[in-house]
Amino acid sequence: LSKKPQSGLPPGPKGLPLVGNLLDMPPEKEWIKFAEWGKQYGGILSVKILGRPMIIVNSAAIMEELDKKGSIYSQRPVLEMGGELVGYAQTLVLIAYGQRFRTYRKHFARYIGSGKPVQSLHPLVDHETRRFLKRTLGNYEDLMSHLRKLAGGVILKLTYGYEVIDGEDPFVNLIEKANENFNAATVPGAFPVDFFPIMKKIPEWLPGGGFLKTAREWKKDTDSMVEVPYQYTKDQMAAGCAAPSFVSTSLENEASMTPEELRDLKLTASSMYGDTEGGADTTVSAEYAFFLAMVLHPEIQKKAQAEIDSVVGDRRLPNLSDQPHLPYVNAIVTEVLRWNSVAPTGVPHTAMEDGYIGGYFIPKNSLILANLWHMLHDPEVYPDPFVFDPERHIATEGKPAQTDPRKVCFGYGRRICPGMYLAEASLFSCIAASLACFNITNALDENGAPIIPVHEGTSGIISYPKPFKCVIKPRSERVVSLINAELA
Ligand code: HEM
Repeated sequence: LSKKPQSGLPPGPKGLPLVGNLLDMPPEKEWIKFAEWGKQYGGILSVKILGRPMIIVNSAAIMEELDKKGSIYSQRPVLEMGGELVGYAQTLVLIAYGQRFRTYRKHFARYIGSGKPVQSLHPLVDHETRRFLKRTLGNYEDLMSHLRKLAGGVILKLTYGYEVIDGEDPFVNLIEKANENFNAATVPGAFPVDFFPIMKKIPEWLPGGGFLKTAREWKKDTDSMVEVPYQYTKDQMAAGCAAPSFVSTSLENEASMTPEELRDLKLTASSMYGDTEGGADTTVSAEYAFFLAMVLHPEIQKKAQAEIDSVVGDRRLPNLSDQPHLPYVNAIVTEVLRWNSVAPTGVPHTAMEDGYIGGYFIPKNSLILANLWHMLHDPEVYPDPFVFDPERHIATEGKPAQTDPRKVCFGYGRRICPGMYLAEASLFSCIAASLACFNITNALDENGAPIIPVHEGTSGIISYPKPFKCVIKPRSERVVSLINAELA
């Protein structure tokens, strides 16, 4: 880092004329290839894709430097398909750095930021967790859909005052459809229009123009995701029965708001609930990974249950006010954030002007990708990085805790995840209450032998543990009555 500025780009694999390193880019799980390149070229390296430099950062120290120079490195790339055509350029995750970006971020900070805002949401989060416990008691085999409903339930309640229903929920389905489109629309290289924006102008019926029809259909889903829940809150307000929420409280002074302010409010709300990087998918991935870790490590599960039993007792379930008193459960939360990379390469940033990082020249408009997956699995920082071990986050005599993964897993600079405090609260609430109520064990195969799941992430901007089977049973009759009593 102390290197004298050099005139050249960071080192990297040599590419071909014109296409550059396009053919070197792996079709999936690019973070593994990026880490391999890192071994060869160092913590910051560069490739070129069709003439545009792409800077790959494998080192947490370099990411810190980007963080400090946040005013230069907080722009997002223009994504023609996912951003402009499908409409995500209007939501926070892809909106251009500038005044509207700042407005959205202020709304997030005011409603779900650190300290008082997020604390005031703790009862709501704990309540939704209890609804999750009850659904899981009824049918643990649908764990993934219960987790989706939990995350969606928290976000919809706090953003729009909407209470998810049992069974198919129309609003949760809306987010899922829109997020599916976003994921498909942003697969690197999937849509040539991202490299050749001029293609936007070709007629839809010409060969090669089919993507425009797809974009038009997906845009309808984005619009529904933005409009339908917002209209729901407005209707509730008109009928005088709106539950307090981000939208309803913000609209209290609707009469004095400009059309632009109203538009930005609506789009901020949809960013809380619908951004792929937002509340729904990310939290689900982390919570699903927690259940996987518990199947793999019964000893960790028992230790955490013993802590909860001794601190909380058996007259109530743990809630967010217990968080300061449950250090081992907190260490599990921290280890989940490290072990399971929710966003392995974060979300790309771009350089707004020429500059120097790590001593190398970074030209304006370079794409910057931070390999968060590698930083969270760097054996120099986390010995035996693929082992799930909460103890690494607990300092003991003569052995400090290992680096807090929160410094990495939420990204960096002015784009750092604005939902991190809510994510943390949701994770703790779900993990502590699930440990208090359930024994999470292996499923058995047809011969009665335990199935040992493996932890492997899916590809994509958001990575999930691949589906696995497990058995989730209540620890006692008492917890069943506690769940029912606390929901009554
Ligand atoms: C375990 C849970 C979560 C993880 C690991 C996570 C991680 C991330 C990461 C890595 C980024 C990219 C930051 C960057 O560009 O450098 C991000 C952005 C974002 N996150 Fe999260 N996130 C989580 C939960 C949430 C929640 C609960 C919300 C909302 C309620 C949320 C809303 C957002 C939004 C809107 C952005 C885009 C911010 C911007 O572009 O300015 N996230 N998140």
